Amino acid sequence: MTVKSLSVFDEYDNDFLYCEAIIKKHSKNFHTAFSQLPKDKARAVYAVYAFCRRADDAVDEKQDPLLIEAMKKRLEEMQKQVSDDAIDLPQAVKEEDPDEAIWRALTLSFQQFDLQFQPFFDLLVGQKQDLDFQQPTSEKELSDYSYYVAGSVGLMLLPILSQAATAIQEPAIKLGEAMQRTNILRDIGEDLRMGRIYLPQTVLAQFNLSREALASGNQNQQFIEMWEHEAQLAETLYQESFVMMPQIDEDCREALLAAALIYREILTVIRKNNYQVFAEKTAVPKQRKIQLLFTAKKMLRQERWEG
Ligand SMILES: CC(C)=CCC/C(C)=C/CC/C(C)=C/COP(=O)(O)OP(=O)(O)O
Repeated sequence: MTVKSLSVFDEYDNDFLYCEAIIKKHSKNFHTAFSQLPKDKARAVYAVYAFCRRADDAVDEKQDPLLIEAMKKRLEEMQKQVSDDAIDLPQAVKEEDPDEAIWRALTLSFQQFDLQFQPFFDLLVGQKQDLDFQQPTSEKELSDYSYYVAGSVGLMLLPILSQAATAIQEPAIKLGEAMQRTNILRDIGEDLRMGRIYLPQTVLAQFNLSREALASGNQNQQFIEMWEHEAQLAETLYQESFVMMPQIDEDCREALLAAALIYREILTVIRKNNYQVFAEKTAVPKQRKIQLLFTAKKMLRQERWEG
């Protein structure tokens, strides 16, 4: 009989399940991909996702700067606790805020995987910037913003996915930026309804698109050209990020590559739907996500990243 050794995380299984339910509800894309990781690595990714989701909710749903401040304070306390090595995880009690589960799962993940605090603080800076929304003037401004809200997530996750995390920070940031740019190109309509345009002013001007033209929700030739220009920038970033693959731990490569392929596929689906980004949110069909898990496996077998 083989006895399966218990991990430190097993004792807090319910907390990680709470985080998993959050990623499952909000991002089928990332859950499909990261659930392929070895169990504890997947659990740590879920904890990081749940933290990011709450920061995002504080801005998008609640529009409350105090919530971001409270998260910052909580992180500072955790930083002290983790560096003192004096972890005293509060036990579950009936009346507690269910989100306490996120903080417990995150604290354990910090310890177990040597996560870095800076990118977590950076994400809060990015979310705060979003509360005081300004359309980026240039591509540079959009890239900078993308670092804070998504490149930072790449840096958060790297220590879970790689023993060589410090050597591959640049491509990890690029993958985050590629995903953020994809997200922006998918959500143009939804963002407009909230009065937001994330596409840089210089890019709209370059393609002769006024804010009003965009708001009219018409996918005319200028719009398609602008969208393609931006999509190709994102696709180049995906491609450039793949150089990190050999330095991702072997047992994480498939999940990470699948995450990139699935998220990049959003762009392909939008093209197939005639650039319909105004009326509804484009989703990659479940069956296609499963196919992409196989594509990732195949690419890795052939050590081919250009797919
Ligand atoms: C090295 C590495 C791991 C890099 C990648 C980092 C990463 C996962 C960045 C997140 C980027 C992003 C736009 C998320 C949207 O999440 P969402 O919750 O809106 O997802 P959805 O679009 O699927 O709903």
